[in-house]
Amino acid sequence: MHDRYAADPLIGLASQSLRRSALLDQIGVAHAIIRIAVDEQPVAGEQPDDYVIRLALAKAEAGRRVRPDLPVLGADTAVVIDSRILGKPTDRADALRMLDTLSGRVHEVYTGVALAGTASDHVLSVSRVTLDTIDPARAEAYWASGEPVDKAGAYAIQGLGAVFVRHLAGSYSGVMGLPLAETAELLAGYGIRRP
Ligand SMILES: Cc1cn([C@H]2C[C@H](O)[C@@H](COP(=O)(O)OP(=O)(O)OP(=O)(O)O)O2)c(=O)[nH]c1=O
Repeated sequence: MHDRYAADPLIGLASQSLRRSALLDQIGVAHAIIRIAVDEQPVAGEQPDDYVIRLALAKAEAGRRVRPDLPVLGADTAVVIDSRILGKPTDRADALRMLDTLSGRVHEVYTGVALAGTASDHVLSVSRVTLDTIDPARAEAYWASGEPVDKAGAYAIQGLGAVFVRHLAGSYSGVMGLPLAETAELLAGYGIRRP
């Protein structure tokens, strides 16, 4: 449970990601954190928009089963390049491969957000990010910082990884894992309004 809001949450957040909780805090949405586990393997041939929305819905619906008294939010973020979906790296070699693939190029970050309540609804955010060239020594040093390990595409725009980001077109919060304008829109559909 989220300590500050445990007494009177407006929604549940089906996520282990403290970033998503902090982003919801940022827009003043009191929430209870719900721990759930969902298999994040893409289905063969699955398109990135279908993938992130399927997982966001699966997380929200799993959370709703735990807290049927609350509308429950779930989200999923994936990096997409050359029509390939990059999730979180499985190990060092995987992270270095991802950084090498993204180096000096434009990629897309897809985040799906779902709300499961009496009915389910979802939104999608797609952003384009241009990264500088990341040579192998920098990629190694970045891996050693520990930051890439739990990030889709093995980098964090909000962290040390910012030094690689040359351009962003889209939603900064969406790249971080929870697009706030789209999330506010989703919540407004449930009568939860923020400025
Ligand atoms: C590209 C990028 C991703 N990320 C993060 C957002 C997501 O938390 C993570 C992708 O993994 P997800 O599977 O979307 O989420 P998660 O496993 O962290 O949390 P949950 O329990 O909700 O499933 O990568 C950043 O924080 N910064 C970035 O710049």
